[in-house]
Amino acid sequence: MDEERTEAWWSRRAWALLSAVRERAPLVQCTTNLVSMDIAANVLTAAGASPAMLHCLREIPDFTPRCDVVYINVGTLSEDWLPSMRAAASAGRPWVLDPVAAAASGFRMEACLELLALRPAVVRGNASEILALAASSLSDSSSSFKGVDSSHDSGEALQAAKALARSSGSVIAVSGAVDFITDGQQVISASNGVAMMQKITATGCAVTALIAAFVGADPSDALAAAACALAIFGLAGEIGMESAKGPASLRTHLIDALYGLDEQTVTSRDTSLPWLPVFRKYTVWGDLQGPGKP
Ligand SMILES: Nc1ncnc2c1ncn2[C@@H]1O[C@H](COP(=O)(O)OP(=O)(O)OP(=O)(O)O)[C@@H](O)[C@H]1O
Ligand SMILES: Cc1ncsc1CCO
Ligand SMILES: [Mg+2]
Repeated sequence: MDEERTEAWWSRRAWALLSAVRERAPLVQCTTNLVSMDIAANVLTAAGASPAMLHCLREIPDFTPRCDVVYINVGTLSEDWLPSMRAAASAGRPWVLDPVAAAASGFRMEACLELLALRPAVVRGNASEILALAASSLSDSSSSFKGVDSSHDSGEALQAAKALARSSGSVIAVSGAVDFITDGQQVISASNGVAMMQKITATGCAVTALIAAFVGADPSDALAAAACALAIFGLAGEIGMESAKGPASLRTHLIDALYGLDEQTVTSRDTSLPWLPVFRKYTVWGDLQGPGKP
């Protein structure tokens, strides 16, 4: 690594990537679930990206090659949509996968594994989703399932995430109270956000859309794009929570906070909260002995 990646480096990188999204307004094709379409489109627009929700197979050959990045989310998978997802993931654009409730059914898990083989730049899921995907992908049958919400802490999925990153070649991001992002070697953690974000449906889907926008603005470093998008989204949640009364108003205030983020807030909020840095970085060489919980 050419330069030491301190917390301050990561904060500046997050600001640079958010600024790049605002300047370049990447066109993000979203083939996402019916629940998340509205929040994902609003989060993308507030961040400065240009979302387009699309799932008709006949439109993919014309539209997808013109996009900067593709976002695929299997939350309301259907037999009709899977061919569109396959085609969009194979269109030669960088793309990002959200494996919502991967273990819901054999059909959904098979679809996730098939999509994973098409090399997404980033896969973002909650701990239960990443554990299930890693277990199926690496032929380990020890998975449990409880719907779209996680029944595990993100730290429990860290080793699975690293193994999955290594076997798939994708960056794997596990969201939760602490978000972990890994390429199988390095592990970045971001500890932003508030617990109330789990009480708004599809915040996970929305942050995966934001990861796609960051990848679209700068496809050269998917690890940084994923880590910075998660940190920025969490920061918007923290600021939004200062004026929210519950999940419904947090949804509104988070989107407002994302829209209004400035350089000072992104680059120095961590120094005003030294016990809760925006980023913590671990570098793991060679083996799968990762850090414990931070
Ligand atoms: N306990 C928590 N404290 C702080 N932030 C959290 C917490 N839990 C989740 N988050 C944040 O909320 C966002 C959504 O993550 P989560 O893990 O809830 O996704 P998800 O389960 O896939 O959500 P969904 O399926 O509803 O879209 C992420 O930005 C994550 O960092
Ligand atoms: C509730 C729900 N069901 C399918 S997708 C989704 C949104 C959260 O993942
Ligand atoms: Mg989810």
